[in-house]
Amino acid sequence: MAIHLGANQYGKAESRVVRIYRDTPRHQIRDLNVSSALRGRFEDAHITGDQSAVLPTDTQKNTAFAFAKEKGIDSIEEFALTLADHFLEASAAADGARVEIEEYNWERISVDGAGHDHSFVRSGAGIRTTVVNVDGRGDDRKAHVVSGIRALTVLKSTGSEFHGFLKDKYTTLKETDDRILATSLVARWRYDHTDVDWDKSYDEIKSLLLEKFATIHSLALQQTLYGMGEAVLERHPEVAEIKFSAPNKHHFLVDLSPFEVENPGEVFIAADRPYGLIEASVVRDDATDAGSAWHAVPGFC
Ligand SMILES: O=c1[nH]c(=O)c2[nH]c(=O)[nH]c2[nH]1
Repeated sequence: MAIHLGANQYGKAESRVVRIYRDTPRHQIRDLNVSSALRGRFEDAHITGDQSAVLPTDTQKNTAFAFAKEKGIDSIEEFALTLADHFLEASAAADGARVEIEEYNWERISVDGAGHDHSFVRSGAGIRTTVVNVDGRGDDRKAHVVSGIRALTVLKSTGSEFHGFLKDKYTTLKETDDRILATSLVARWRYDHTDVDWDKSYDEIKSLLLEKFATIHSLALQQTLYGMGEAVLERHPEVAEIKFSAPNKHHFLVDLSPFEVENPGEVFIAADRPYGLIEASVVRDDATDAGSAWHAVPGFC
């Protein structure tokens, strides 16, 4: 029986790195969740048990915390690229490194109309994400950045229709020209290169996604997502492609007729499951090769 080691990677998942900048009384906070993974020539670690090529996951975790102080945290993309390059320098057996970061938002607590110096409240719609993959070193180095946002929960109370769909003997869904459309959006976009003003690009893409969700008259969640993706590619040349995963958070009109109460689109039950799950990519025809950019799903390699 012939057996071999298949794809593998290893690293430290979910180091919660909180960096306070306290050079002045007005503190700043960056709150990250950092995961790193190395891939490469790690056969011995698995097959013979020889760990001489293995930079421990504990060291990877320590590096994330040490770099938060030594290098500081500018954007999560910059921080992830710095960590990935470092791990490839530190580990000769590694051919590639993946660093995934989520950032949680804090805003200053308002006291007497002014933001407090050192007290914060968790805030913000959506969680900013990035997944950086670096393959190789020196002249052979290729860096891929896939950034995004998740848990961007949005709802429009009208301006959404769903009709004209295929019907068979199991179809009971009624056609509608006025429904609630709601989702908790995950969007990830792949940058074409790394010469990017990361914060500006993120802020603008997030605003654009929200604006388009609001203003596109929806004939289906699919059409809304395509319109959102199209707008991002039209306005952001630095983005090669964008992918969405959008649970259709169904809101069903409650039948109040047993109580002789009319319900003209006013009272809904928010169902949590099952939900439609709509996934789509919007891609430039001449997009650069994705390489290992989407080598990004935690738990699978
Ligand atoms: O926007 C939608 N897309 C679908 O594919 C679908 N299917 C469904 O039952 N409701 C909806 N809504």
